[in-house]
Amino acid sequence: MLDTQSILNVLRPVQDPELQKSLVDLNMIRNVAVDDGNVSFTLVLTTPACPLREFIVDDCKKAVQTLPGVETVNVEVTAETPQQKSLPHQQSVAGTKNIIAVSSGKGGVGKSTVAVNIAVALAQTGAKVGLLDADIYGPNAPTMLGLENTEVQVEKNEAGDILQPAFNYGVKMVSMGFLIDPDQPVIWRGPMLNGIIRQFLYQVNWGALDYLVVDMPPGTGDAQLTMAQAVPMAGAVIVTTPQTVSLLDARRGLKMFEQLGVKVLGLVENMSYFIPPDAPERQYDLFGSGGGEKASKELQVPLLGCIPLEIALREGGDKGIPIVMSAPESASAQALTAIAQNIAAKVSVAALA
Ligand SMILES: Nc1ncnc2c1ncn2[C@@H]1O[C@H](COP(=O)(O)OP(=O)(O)OP(=O)(O)O)[C@@H](O)[C@H]1O
Repeated sequence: MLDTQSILNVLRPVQDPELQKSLVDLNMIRNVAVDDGNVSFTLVLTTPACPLREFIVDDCKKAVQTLPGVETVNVEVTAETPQQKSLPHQQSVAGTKNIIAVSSGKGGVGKSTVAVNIAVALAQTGAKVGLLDADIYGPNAPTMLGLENTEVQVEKNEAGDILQPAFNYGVKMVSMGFLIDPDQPVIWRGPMLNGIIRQFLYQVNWGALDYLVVDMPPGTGDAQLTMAQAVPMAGAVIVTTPQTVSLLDARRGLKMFEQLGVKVLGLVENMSYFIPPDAPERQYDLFGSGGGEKASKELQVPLLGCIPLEIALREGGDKGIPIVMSAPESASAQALTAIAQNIAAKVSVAALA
């Protein structure tokens, strides 16, 4: 007999491939309805950016279709991103479920480019996303997100001054660039960092966010310390390039996060190879190859993906249209989207562990 229970029974062995647990036991199958031979249910994923969405839907359909009498299977897919756990001394950001730090051992490796495109790629999946640009050395996220010269609005309420984030491409953003004088030397900006980071975490009207992506200053300094101590972090992503020096810096960054008790979600290798615009079928390993993969093995952290060096990626940044928006089919956009999905999947696994 075809009823809710028989559907749940046949779905019980189907597992979430990341969590390796039954979808039914994880309460990811809801609203099961049977109308003659027509079966429908809701699949509630742990992130709207689930990279295995199609695969899981397919597994569910196949399982249900083994039951006699089933004619159609209709799966509605939604997502509920789990909330990151926090330690007793930490103060979470109200409404924000997961904070992801994008970091690099040294400047100029493409950290901001990665942070901005990951934020937009996550928003494209329907996730609620914020971007906190904490880079005092080069606060260039506003330019990359098409929000240059934005003036942040300040509102007063009982908690004090509350900043309204800027908004573009589905991403809410605040930046050091909105508050600091770009002509002021970094040595004077540095001491303000701790205070501004706290303000950007707790005195911004972020609203409800699945992911708050933080573009960290490069290196291993006060910003990392402030973040790790103040808020629960879902994890850190370390951006590197294939050169040995950059990989050595990445190693230092990784050790620092580990010492601060922040999970390193993985490495991103940027500028992995060059794709000439006039011969896109070719690839040139300008900085050597396999460095990121080797480092990920040695350091025992996942390699989240490799992004090619592509002129369109830089142009997108300069024009304020991230490549995942302007040319989603390009090799770098595809790599960035896959990296965003990978990160989201790992964050959910960590939150539910
Ligand atoms: N894969 C890539 N292909 C082409 N250009 C890239 C790529 N990655 C980054 N760039 C360009 O390199 C420059 C530096 O990138 P970005 O500002 O993201 O680096 P960063 O590590 O954040 O630097 P900083 O530490 O100064 O903030 C930018 O002009 C960016 O557009």
